[in-house]
Amino acid sequence: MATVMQKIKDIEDEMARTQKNKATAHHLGLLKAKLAKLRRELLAPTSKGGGGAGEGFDVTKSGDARVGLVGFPSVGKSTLLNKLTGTFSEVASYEFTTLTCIPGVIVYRGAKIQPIATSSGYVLISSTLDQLLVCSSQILLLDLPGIIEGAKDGKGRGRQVISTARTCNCILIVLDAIKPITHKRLIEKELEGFGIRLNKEPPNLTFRKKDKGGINFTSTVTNTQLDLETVKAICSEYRIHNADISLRYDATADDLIDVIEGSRVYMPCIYAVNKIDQITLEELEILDKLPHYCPVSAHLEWNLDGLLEKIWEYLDLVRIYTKPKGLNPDYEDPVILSSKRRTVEDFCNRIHKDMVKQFKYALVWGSSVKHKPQRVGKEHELEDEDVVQIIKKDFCTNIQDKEHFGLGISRFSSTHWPAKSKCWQQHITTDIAASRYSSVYGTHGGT
Ligand SMILES: Nc1nc2c(ncn2[C@@H]2O[C@H](COP(=O)(O)OP(=O)(O)OP(=O)(O)O)[C@@H](O)[C@H]2O)c(=O)[nH]1
Ligand SMILES: [K+]
Ligand SMILES: [Mg+2]
Repeated sequence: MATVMQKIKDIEDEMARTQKNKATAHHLGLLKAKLAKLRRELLAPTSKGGGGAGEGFDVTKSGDARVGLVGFPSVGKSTLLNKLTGTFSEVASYEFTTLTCIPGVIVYRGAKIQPIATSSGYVLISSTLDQLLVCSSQILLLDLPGIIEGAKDGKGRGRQVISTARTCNCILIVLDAIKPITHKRLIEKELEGFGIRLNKEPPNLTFRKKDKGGINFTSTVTNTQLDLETVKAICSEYRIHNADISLRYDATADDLIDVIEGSRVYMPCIYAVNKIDQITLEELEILDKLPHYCPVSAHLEWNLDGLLEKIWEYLDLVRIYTKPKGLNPDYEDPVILSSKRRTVEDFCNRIHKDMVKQFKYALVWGSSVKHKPQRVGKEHELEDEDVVQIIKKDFCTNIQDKEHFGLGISRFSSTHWPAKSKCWQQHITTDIAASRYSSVYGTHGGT
């Protein structure tokens, strides 16, 4: 019996042989659905053919966000980790130097760093990174082993690498400026094969299964990619014979399969083109214009500031400042939320999982509200740089607790955190939320 991998290869070959036109569209759609199903089988932990789970590396969950370095061997991933975080990961000229996941912490203030113009139009970072130490967003950068083509199908440690990448908030695809541009597409294919969608919004289409009535396919726009026959072919592959499908944009067969399959992750991605010290200025100018590209030289520390800024921009994080009653907001140490999950409830959960149970209301200052301050509930969506004070339900008997809870949150003091000058050199071993909680409740005997 053919193995799953052989079946995948056969389908890929057949797709390559098949001419793309109107007459073959539904057949190609069917093949794509078959392929998606086989890949899922291969990657599922329970599958027989998969030979083990798509388990990632065991990495600490700490940090405000995590960014994964993915690329072919020897493109300079470890050099980048070393320069951006000060964490040591071995660098060498031979391939597969890195064999496991090495995390390092970028401490970023999230404010714009003034770029220093140089003759080539690029930015030179200071050799000490001291200028970044006034900040407090903790971004976990993950150095990963190099992947090779076929990783998604189980070659090398690739599956572990891609599984870990799936848990990230942003991916840095590291490319070597002097290697063929085709490498970019190969890495993308590996990630896509594992259900990771780069710089893409989830498909804006509705898919609703029903009990009878056949396949009903409607579209509010003229669509060039999908016709009823193709939609039916794809659905039949999933044994779906009754469903309403409506498109609000020119969706592809792959988009429809993504919606039916589910479990896709949509992630921002930056292409860090490394080793630009090896190319000409003309080549550099071309690279610099490409969307989502960030040319750097990790070795010579060129444009690392630019890369950090882009990472911050792509992570799309919001900073929320806490304000203890009667005191000024703590601007040094914001709570960092994803712009996709930024309600007052998300804010509470960042501090402690039980905080929301004691939540009465919040006072908010900033661009998300009209009045200063404004009383809001836990569904309220916060904006970048809002100031929040949480008021808890009045249930405490201990007067000290009562005062403490009533006063809103005080943030952890420097005694709970390593000196800022050390921050960026350390792996985070403590969970940030836990350390915040212990400082909020710890001395008052909270549970
Ligand atoms: N010229 C140049 N060489 C670089 C640059 N960055 C890294 N290198 C060199 O590229 C080689 C590979 O660097 P690594 O950081 O080990 O690459 P890697 O991607 O981590 O490699 P693996 O762990 O084996 O996958 C080393 O010899 C580095 O010195 C750069 O910006 N310019
Ligand atoms: K290497
Ligand atoms: Mg390495």
